[in-house]
Amino acid sequence: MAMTGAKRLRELMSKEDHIVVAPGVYDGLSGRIALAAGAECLYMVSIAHPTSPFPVLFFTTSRSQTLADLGIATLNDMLSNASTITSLSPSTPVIADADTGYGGPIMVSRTVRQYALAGVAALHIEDQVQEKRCGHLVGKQCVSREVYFARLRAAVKTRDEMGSEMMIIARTDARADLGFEEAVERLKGAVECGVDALFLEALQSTEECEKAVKIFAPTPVLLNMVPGGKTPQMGVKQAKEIGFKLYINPTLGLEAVVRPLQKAYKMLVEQGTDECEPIGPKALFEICGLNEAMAFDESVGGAAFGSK
Ligand SMILES: C[C@](O)(C(=O)O)[C@H](CC(=O)O)C(=O)O
Repeated sequence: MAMTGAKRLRELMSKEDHIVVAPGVYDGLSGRIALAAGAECLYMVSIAHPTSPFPVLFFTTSRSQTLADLGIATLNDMLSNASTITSLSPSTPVIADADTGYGGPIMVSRTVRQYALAGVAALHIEDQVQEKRCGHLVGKQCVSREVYFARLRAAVKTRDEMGSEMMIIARTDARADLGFEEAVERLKGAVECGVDALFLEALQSTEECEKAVKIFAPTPVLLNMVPGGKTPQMGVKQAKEIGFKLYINPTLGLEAVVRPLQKAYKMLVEQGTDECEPIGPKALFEICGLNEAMAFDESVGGAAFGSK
């Protein structure tokens, strides 16, 4: 069995002068494309997988509908997607959003257990209320420090009792309505709860980014670079210079596909044609592991796919 994603992530993060870059993926196909591009780590954006026939509100995945980031996703929705993504390359770390942990400490514990069993390398738990929303929307509400710390202690205790190497990242959303100082106090408390890394959501300036990294050193700090979000746009080079150890761009995959899809579907519906530069079925399936599957079949004496 190859090295686990969790072990690999710990190794990558312990490297001096290195920042772990995790492009956001939202399903198996986007995960495969990120891996083929050479990503050393993946970030699973929070999406919902409802099986009900209600209308799509926002993002879409290959297998199911996806809903807006409003705390609609349940543990099972997230877990199913995480398992799909971790199974693509078990030794490549996957950092997965675990929102609020989906309930009180007992539920947080269940979430941590299930994510670790699914091969997730790191997850983050935040201090928003259950009816949460994307950290880059306005009107967020946070639970008390006590409730937040109980979530984090539940996460750390469960991870430790399992003997898992999965990293627990504490996220706070307090910056928006409670202020930078409160966010800092919350993350200081999070360190005392035994978390491995920190995520101060929606930092509002480069100065805040620099301050956060300095204040929490040597605890590693994650930068959430959301295109069009509240944090000033910065690339990996600048984030690394500031001292961040993790760089996620959660919606990059979605940003890359939504507009081209809108355009392509609209053109077929309205004009009865399309302008796509075809990749072709073979090359499309190659992205999805066609050659590996055929080679495997042949290697064990399967006769069906010997001729390409
Ligand atoms: C990181 C995040 O929680 C996510 O859903 O992946 C979001 C990203 C987004 O919706 O832009 C966030 O709250 O920052």
